[in-house]
Amino acid sequence: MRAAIAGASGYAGGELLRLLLGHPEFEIGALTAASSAGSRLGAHQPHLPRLADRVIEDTTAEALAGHDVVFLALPHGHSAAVAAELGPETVVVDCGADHRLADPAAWQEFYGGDHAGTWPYGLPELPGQREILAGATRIAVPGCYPTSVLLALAPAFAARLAGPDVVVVAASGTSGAGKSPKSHLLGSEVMGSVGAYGVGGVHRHTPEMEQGLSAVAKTPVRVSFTPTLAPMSRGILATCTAPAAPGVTKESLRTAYEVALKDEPFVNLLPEGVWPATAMTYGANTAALQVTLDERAGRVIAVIAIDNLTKGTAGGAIQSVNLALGLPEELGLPLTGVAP
Ligand SMILES: NC(=O)C1=CN([C@@H]2O[C@H](COP(=O)(O)OP(=O)(O)OC[C@H]3O[C@@H](n4cnc5c(N)ncnc54)[C@H](OP(=O)(O)O)[C@@H]3O)[C@@H](O)[C@H]2O)C=CC1
Ligand SMILES: CC(=O)N[C@@H](CCC(=O)OP(=O)(O)O)C(=O)O
Repeated sequence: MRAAIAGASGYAGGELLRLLLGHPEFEIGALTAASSAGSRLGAHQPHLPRLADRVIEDTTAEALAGHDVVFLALPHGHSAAVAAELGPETVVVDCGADHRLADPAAWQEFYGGDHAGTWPYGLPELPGQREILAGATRIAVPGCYPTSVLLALAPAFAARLAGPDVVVVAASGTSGAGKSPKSHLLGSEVMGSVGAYGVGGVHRHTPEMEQGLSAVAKTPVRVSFTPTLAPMSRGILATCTAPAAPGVTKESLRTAYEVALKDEPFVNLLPEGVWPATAMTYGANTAALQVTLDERAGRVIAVIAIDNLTKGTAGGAIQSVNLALGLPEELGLPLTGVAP
């Protein structure tokens, strides 16, 4: 299979290429971007020496034509026009937000502009989603924060152990914001400090979390989400809480998660008493998850760590593509992290 990567000079593009180089079914075709077109990949992704001499092209339909799979790792709003020029025989994977939301009003409120449409959502661990992704030719890769929150709370909502008022506080590494220069990402702003941003129900991942959790719960779920920026390059640690349903105990909660996750290759329910840390998932397509009941507050507490660029973007994208193409879901994806 030949795969093209649009946005090859960016963080998501670089992680897609790192993983595809280790995938036995893929060869790497066109590499495209915008301002870096005409330069060699080695100038932008020096950690990928096997591709260092490849020349980046402009992102055009001609450059992306003739591939089995096209990964779009472009800024929001740029995917729909490119995808429209690619035929239905090509599997098109949008790592951006353009095709994640089903509700045009939510798109309008949080992103603005015209809604591009809705594609099958690339989170195979959600109930029924593997069947939807099998044979799909268009895939919307979830946002990195929604990936963490949906993985953390879906088992509780599927088992009806949690109520619909969710609170999430999550820390992300700076690569979540992409590679283009931004003053709040300067080393002098980020090093030695953790700060909140997007506070007060305004972060654009909020409706995506509500969409996914409401579908699992089969009732509307509200999410109050506060992101924070942490002085690390990769990783998300999300603490997700929801009211415990009447009668829930620590034991019933643990059992529900064990049952829900026993066959999940990438979601690791940690041994009791071990709490997730981002380092556990560095460079791996895994999630490290722990759950308990706060008996005093009557709330389910799920804490999850992922690598935002791996399970949170590129690894999750390839996992969904494996399913779409009828390949083993785990093919080419790292199941183990790096420690210490
Ligand atoms: N970083 C993360 O953790 C996650 C990112 N995503 C999504 O993945 C997408 C890419 O993000 P990320 O890699 O972080 O961003 P970067 O800023 O690191 O990279 C953006 C890439 O898009 C290219 N590009 C920019 N504008 C255009 C354009 N008009 N036409 C064609 N190419 C263009 C850039 O090329 P050039 O360098 O030549 O300008 C670059 O290759 C975004 O939609 C993001 O939301 C999703 C989940 C997590
Ligand atoms: C640290 C940081 O800035 N993170 C980004 C989210 C990155 C991501 O997954 O989002 P999209 O694919 O939806 O862009 C943010 O909060 O906007």
